[in-house]
Amino acid sequence: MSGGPAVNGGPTAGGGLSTNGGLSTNGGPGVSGGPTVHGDLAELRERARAVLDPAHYDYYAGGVGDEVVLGENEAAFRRLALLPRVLRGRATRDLAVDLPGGRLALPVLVAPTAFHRLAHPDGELATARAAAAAGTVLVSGVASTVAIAEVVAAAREVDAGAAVWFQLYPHPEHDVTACLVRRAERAGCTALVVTADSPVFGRHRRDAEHGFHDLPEGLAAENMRDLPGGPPGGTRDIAMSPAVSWADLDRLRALTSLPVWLKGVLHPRDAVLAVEHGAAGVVVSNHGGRQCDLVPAAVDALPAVVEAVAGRVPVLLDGGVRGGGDVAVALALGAAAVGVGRPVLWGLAAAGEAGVARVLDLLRDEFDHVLALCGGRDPADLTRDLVVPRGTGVSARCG
Ligand SMILES: Cc1cc2nc3c(=O)[nH]c(=O)nc-3n(C[C@H](O)[C@H](O)[C@H](O)COP(=O)(O)O)c2cc1C
Ligand SMILES: CCCCC(=O)C(=O)O
Repeated sequence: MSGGPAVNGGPTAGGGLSTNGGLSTNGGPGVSGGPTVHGDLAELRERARAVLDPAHYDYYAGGVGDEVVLGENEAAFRRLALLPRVLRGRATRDLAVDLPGGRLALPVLVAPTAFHRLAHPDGELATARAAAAAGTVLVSGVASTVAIAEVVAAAREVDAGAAVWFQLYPHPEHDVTACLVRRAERAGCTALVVTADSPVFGRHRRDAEHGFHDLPEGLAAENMRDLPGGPPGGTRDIAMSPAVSWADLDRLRALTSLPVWLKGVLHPRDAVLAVEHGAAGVVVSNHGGRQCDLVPAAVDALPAVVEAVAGRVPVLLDGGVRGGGDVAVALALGAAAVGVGRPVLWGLAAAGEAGVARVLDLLRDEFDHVLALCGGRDPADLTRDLVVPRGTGVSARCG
């Protein structure tokens, strides 16, 4: 299991005729060093499947229960269409978005996913470098196989201004949470992301079938090392607790001056509570279909949350984003930016840093293309009236 040979020489993204603007997108910096990787997201996924241990591939790919929500996250995007505006664009577009905790050169960030060294020996170091080179945020998980200080250092070697956020689950022992927060601050993280959708860990049939319950020898959740109550030099388990409450969010906020995002919000009332409890923003997410198999697709839950939040804080979305068109739809429905989880893991497994760079490059290029097709100059031009249910052609709010 390693990066393996460069991904095959399929057509480059976009391909085709040199029209004005051609394949270059917003004239932003090229993504990352290393070998050029070709292939689209589906090809990268197949490459990942070929190189990964099947148990690890299924850990990444799988979802909870019957995997209904896993499929729905992507299918829900296919049920939506864009109603473009014409004759109002401009030659080059500005894709950047400012968020509490950092500026994104494109409205796509890397969602927190666990255990990147299962995908590639460079693990989160490779992901951090590629995200920094693309000018976007890596949300680095507490369940990373590289300690957060090293992750941030890798990003900052590429771009001294790179923003890395730290995702955590509030630990039932408060001194453990406090220690994790201090580590993230000392590492130089610019925001925290509290995941709220995991009072218990989702039951994944694929993991049970493979008997995949532990990391292989030599890999560990490095942020969990040397914590209060743990063995010297050893790690503590990542605890998920059904007793976690809004008081834990308050306590965590009192520990830090960093912006704190709340991830895993689906109910509009919880989005309002998040604002009232001082969250800097909310992430509409069903954990990529990995927690509860009865919930709506993430993009279906987005509009009600956006409406409830009413512009008081930014709203992010993750789950099922597989192309620049999905990014555009989510933004038109009110997301400030989107997160991608599995596509980044496929890029990482396929070709390490260059593979992650390829994923982010594809998304940026496609998003820029769709934005141009919608007569957009920047993400703010993607408004709610541009999204219609597929098969109707008419938005309730059109006109
Ligand atoms: C293998 C894997 C591990 C994940 N680990 C975490 C995690 O540790 N913390 C977290 O908040 N979300 C985690 N997520 C959820 C992602 O942050 C994100 O919500 C989801 O992957 C988005 O869906 P997508 O994979 O369809 O893009 C994980 C997702 C996957 C696929
Ligand atoms: C114990 C690490 C949690 C990883 C996670 O959130 C997931 O696999 O979905």
